[in-house]
Amino acid sequence: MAFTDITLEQKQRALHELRDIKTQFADRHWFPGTSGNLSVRVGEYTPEDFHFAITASGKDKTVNTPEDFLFVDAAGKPSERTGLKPSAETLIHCEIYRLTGCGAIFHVHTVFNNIVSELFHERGSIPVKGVELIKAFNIWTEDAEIDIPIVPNFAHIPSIVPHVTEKLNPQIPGIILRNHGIYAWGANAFEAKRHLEAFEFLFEYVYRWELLKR
Ligand SMILES: CSC[C@@H](O)[C@@H](O)C(=O)COP(=O)(O)O
Ligand SMILES: [Zn+2]
Repeated sequence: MAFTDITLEQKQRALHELRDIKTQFADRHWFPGTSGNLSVRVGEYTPEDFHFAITASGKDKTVNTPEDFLFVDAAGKPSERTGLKPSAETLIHCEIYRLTGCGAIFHVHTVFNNIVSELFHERGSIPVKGVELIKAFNIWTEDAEIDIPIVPNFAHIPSIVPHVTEKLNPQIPGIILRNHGIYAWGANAFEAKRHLEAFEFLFEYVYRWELLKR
């Protein structure tokens, strides 16, 4: 679909949601050292053709400015003329939208998500069993056990993308880059936030449990 077919109201709603989430996550110190990126999809979707608003690269995400976001297409290219550079990790967002058709994707670096990814990278996933917050992923099985996929981290972002393609599990709305951070997504910003908060709770739980066992 052409970017011009998306209404101004839809675009403004996406930008408003992103600003709101960015402010809330900044209050939690979830953007240390300019890390992290956020996106919200707008308009109609097919796996090959969609647009989303994403944070501009390298900004201090703890402050709000008129130059925090831009719109890009399914190839990660700006949807309209702009001097802003999309997040360096835009291609990972593109791939998650292509694979899942979700409506929002949030990426943060935390000490807990980094440490647990390092602890379990040889296994290729982080196992979590029987914790109530697994229900935040809409998994209601008694004593559910989930595996949160871990993919390798490379400085060259396009090299990460095939690993996301291979490891993404549609039942689990998140994937961790080893010693880098989590990508969590959902049908909309509300759901993606719920998922991200649940993942971070589980990572802290796993971290503390591993410590207690040793
Ligand atoms: C400055 S450390 C973090 C970056 O390398 C990257 O991983 C990140 O999350 C933010 O990159 P950005 O290009 O601002 O979206
Ligand atoms: Zn990152």
